[in-house]
Amino acid sequence: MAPSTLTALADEKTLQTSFIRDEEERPKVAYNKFSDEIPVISLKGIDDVDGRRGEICEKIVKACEDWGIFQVVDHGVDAELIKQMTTLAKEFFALPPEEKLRFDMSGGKKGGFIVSSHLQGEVVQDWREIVTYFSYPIRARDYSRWPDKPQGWIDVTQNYSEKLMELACKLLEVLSEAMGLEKEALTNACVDMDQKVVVNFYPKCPQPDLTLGLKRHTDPGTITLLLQDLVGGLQATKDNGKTWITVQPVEGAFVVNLGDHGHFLSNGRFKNADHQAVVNSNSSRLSIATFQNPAPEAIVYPLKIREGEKAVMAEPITFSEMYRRKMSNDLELARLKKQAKEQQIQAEEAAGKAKLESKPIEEILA
Ligand SMILES: O=C1C[C@@H](c2ccc(O)c(O)c2)Oc2cc(O)cc(O)c21
Ligand SMILES: O=C(O)CCC(=O)C(=O)O
Ligand SMILES: [Fe+2]
Repeated sequence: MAPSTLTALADEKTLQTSFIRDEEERPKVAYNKFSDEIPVISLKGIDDVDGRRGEICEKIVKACEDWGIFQVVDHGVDAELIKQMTTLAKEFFALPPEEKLRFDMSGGKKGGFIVSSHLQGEVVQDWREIVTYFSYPIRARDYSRWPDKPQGWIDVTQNYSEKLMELACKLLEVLSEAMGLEKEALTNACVDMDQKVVVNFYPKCPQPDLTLGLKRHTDPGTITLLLQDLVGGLQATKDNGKTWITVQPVEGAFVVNLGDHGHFLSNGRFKNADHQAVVNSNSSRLSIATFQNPAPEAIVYPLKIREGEKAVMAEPITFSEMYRRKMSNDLELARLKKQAKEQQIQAEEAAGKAKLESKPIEEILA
């Protein structure tokens, strides 16, 4: 069971065992050893069809083929709005536990506050608190699950969601063109675009080398726009976890992660970003992930299969089925890992006992 909030645990000297990860899962690179491998792309001139658009498009394609990640600046989202959003988010996490827990979503509620993970049944806990809103489609908004504190939060969040939806649609147009399709192809494939905002708060951690803020994963949707502060902690791998890099935080930039849906629609040409978040003992960290997903009933299947290529999917399925399979695979994997670990401990204990039993009593007592 995850604790109700992390505030109390952050002041302890050692980490509770429920947060301790297996050695191979622990961070391999420091949270502040930044890499410049992920390109930072200016979107200035993106609407000049005969000008900068082609050049921007080329840079995005390369980044998607390489990592499934790039950063964007000059994106048109007002810096003041970004500041308000991050300031209010920090104020929310600084509220007393009972205020945050008024929006507790641990019973499976759609939106609100939770410690560690949105997934029930995770074996090891993530070192994070989250608050999440389902912001699109607008008709499905349930404002009773949007915190009413700090004051002004709902207005700012609405505005932020709208501006990020506009930016995401712009990026999806470029990605469609990059796939050699009509610019509406990706938004059409989403049927009615869903948007979910997840604000991640990673408190300072007493033993950051033993745990993760958010375990390794790929995002399920089409693209995710991630706003992070300047602390650092977002890490990515492109060799299945052998080596990792820490993404250089850039003030006011959005990190764009391609998700599983985007990966499948491109028939695997564009990577789904394989990433995680690490924590540290010096400062807390905030990131805001805006997940742009297709409608649950949207059909997931490659939009274009190039000559000589095979489809990366066996059959078309709905996005909700794709999401369900992903989550149950993730949980099953974690369960099998836990089982294997328990069996290994039991085998080691049994071997130790057998060794002891085979010794003469004089040797044991010596
Ligand atoms: O919090 C997240 C992060 C991310 C995610 C995906 C899959 C995982 O197994 C995992 O541990 C994290 O994507 C999300 C997608 C959602 O719909 C909600 C989330 O809270 C998240
Ligand atoms: O906090 C971060 O840097 C990563 C967050 C993330 O990957 C997510 O919310 O899906
Ligand atoms: Fe993610």
